[in-house]
Amino acid sequence: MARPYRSVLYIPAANARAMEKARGLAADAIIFDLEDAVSPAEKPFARDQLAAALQNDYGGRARIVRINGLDTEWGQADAEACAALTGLADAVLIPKVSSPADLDRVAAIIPDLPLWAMMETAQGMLNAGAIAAHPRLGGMVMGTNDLAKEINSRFRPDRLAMLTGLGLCLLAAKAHGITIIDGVFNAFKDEDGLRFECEQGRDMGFDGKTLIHPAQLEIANAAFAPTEDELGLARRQIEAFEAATAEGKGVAVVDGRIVENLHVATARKMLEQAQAIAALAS
Ligand SMILES: CC(C)(COP(=O)(O)OP(=O)(O)OC[C@H]1O[C@@H](n2cnc3c(N)ncnc32)[C@H](O)[C@@H]1OP(=O)(O)O)[C@@H](O)C(=O)NCCC(=O)NCCSC(=O)C[C@H](O)C(=O)O
Ligand SMILES: [Mg+2]
Repeated sequence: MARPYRSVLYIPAANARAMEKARGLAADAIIFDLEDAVSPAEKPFARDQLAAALQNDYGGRARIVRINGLDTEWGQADAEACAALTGLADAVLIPKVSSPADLDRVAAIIPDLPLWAMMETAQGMLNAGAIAAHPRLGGMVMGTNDLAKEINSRFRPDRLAMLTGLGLCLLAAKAHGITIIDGVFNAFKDEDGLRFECEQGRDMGFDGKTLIHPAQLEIANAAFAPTEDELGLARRQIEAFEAATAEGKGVAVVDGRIVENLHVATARKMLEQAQAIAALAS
């Protein structure tokens, strides 16, 4: 069963209260952030505090550590600290990945943990296929704030300027069978805006959304989970197709739409996703 990643919550590793609180939050995954959410003065303190926090039980939530880039004064020490986190973290997230060589450099310091890539530079968008093909890569996270800064785009609710980059990274991740998570929605008190972006990302094929505040969890969890109606349809499609196959047919019809073996594969995947979500909640 694939692990769910509907809601992926950033927590500044300098914030002990938030790291403790996250142990009881309904997040599928947590990104413990050493990068942008932590001020330069707090970086070493945050690194030490994170190592202590990860001794705690985070249940089934995936624990992802975002380090500073190796081109910063903190990146090397962050990566070395992560090398000692085998069993305590599930992945290390590298910011501003622009090419596979950026992953190679971190892979040489961290031999065991899966690596994830922040996709947030123009070069990264153009090299998305090669980055996704890296043998150590387990997932991609869209960094839509940095990408907007780099390409000098303006925020629009329909994310017109982001769509090319989102699409390139999405195709790259799917081609290589890795997880891909959509970027954050900054206006954390705007529920309608968040819901719209979650549904847009879900409809594009993203596995979930990165979040910055616990108030965003419920909306993301609902948007990226199959509904009861969708699950009911999936079950009926499987049943109808199996009945059609037993009669020697290759196609069934449900609710006036054809059902072929590829639709059955999608239906089975949806049921598995629902099972994985239920397992995480129990
Ligand atoms: C945005 C915030 C600074 C708001 O914080 P605050 O004013 O403290 O919010 P509240 O008072 O409403 O908080 C209520 C309680 O919830 C806890 N809390 C808040 N945020 C989190 C969190 N992210 N995880 C866990 N718990 C959280 C507070 O501690 C309060 O708890 P309690 O004391 O029990 O009442 C703040 O939400 C925040 O710092 N968010 C994270 C910001 C962040 O991580 N930014 C970096 C990632 S975004 C990014 O870099 C994307 C990418 O790289 C790109 O380029 O796009
Ligand atoms: Mg960023």
